[in-house]
Amino acid sequence: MEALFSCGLSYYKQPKVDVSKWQHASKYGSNEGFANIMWIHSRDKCKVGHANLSLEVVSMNMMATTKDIPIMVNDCSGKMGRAVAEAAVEAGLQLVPFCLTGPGFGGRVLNINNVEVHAHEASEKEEILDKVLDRYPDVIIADYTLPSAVNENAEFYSKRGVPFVMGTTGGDRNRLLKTVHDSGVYAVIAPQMGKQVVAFQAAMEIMAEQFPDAFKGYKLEVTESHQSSKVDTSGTARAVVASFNKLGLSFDAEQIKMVRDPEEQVTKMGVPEEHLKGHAFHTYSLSSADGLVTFQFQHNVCGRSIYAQGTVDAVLFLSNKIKESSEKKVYNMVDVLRGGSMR
Ligand SMILES: NC(=O)C1=CN([C@@H]2O[C@H](COP(=O)(O)OP(=O)(O)OC[C@H]3O[C@@H](n4cnc5c(N)ncnc54)[C@H](OP(=O)(O)O)[C@@H]3O)[C@@H](O)[C@H]2O)C=CC1
Ligand SMILES: O=C(O)C1=N[C@H](C(=O)O)C[C@H](O)C1
Repeated sequence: MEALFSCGLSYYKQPKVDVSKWQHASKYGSNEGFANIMWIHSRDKCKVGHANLSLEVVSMNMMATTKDIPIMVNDCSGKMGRAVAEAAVEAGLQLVPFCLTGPGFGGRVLNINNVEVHAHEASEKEEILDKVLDRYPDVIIADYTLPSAVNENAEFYSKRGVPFVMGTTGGDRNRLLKTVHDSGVYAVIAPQMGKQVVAFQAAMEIMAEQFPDAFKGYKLEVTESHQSSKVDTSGTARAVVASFNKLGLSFDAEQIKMVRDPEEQVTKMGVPEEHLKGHAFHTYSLSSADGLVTFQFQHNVCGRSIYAQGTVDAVLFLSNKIKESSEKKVYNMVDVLRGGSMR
């Protein structure tokens, strides 16, 4: 059995390393942050200079390098789509030079870190995906479109058997999950890709699971502020509210207060002016019935970098699950975080 190990030192620079027991040893210019990736027997030890490193198996299967993973980003002309496409190129993934875009905007060519991406309208989606699958059979799609497109897009990817990461929020989430489970396609679906916010979400889920009704009788107020172009209520806030419900708080997601007015965002929410076009400020305030005890949880994100990075992590995670032929096929970002896949 061969196993994949990562090692922070290059054996090429360490002539004392005994590689005689290694079945294969190869060096890649890796983009995963590993200095080297080497194939060795699982029982072996890596002796580097004066240090004896017992290496831990990180995967019993062949792990692809990032450049082997083609990613198609729909829609590269959207704010998140562009951020994800740029992060993917920076991480060394192979950006597919086609994307699906909204009505009226087909025919454009977008330059993403020197990759020319041709945008096509949904009416051409079948032919475009034929072309993509022909050239990039291992493609993984990242979807950042609009709540109105979520279900149709997921049904399309599922029908064509293409694995995908669904970062788009809104739409009919139950229908989305049913579509994916019924089709047997691999997918990561999450309204929130930012590692630290995902960790917060996981902490709330754990608290709710271990201490159900701990906040029974408390009052909850939820406020979320986003760029004025955001059409839906925050999917993250909705997910966190579900944990608060299990903690005993009676609160309907429709009660979430959406702030989309730039003036209010600057004066009341403290959003820096330079981030009015890209921010996500969430505040969850809890108070006891008599008002004597209060709690407040807050996560304020400026820009889109943490979501773009998290999406790349999700693509790498999904690629490994596919290579392992994992029985579980549908994941969320808490699974990705738990899997140790977030950089
Ligand atoms: N999971 C996460 O961590 C995050 C999720 N999001 C979510 O991502 C989504 C996109 O956000 P954002 O990038 O800011 O929005 P944008 O409006 O900037 O981008 C959406 C893009 O999708 C295009 N589009 C619309 N319909 C289709 C379709 N059927 N097929 C392909 N493309 C289509 C739009 O085109 P047109 O302009 O022509 O309509 C637009 O270019 C939202 O749901 C948001 O909540 C955002 C940040 C983080
Ligand atoms: O539209 C956004 O910008 C964001 N959408 C996600 C959500 O709806 O929760 C995640 C983050 O808030 C940014």
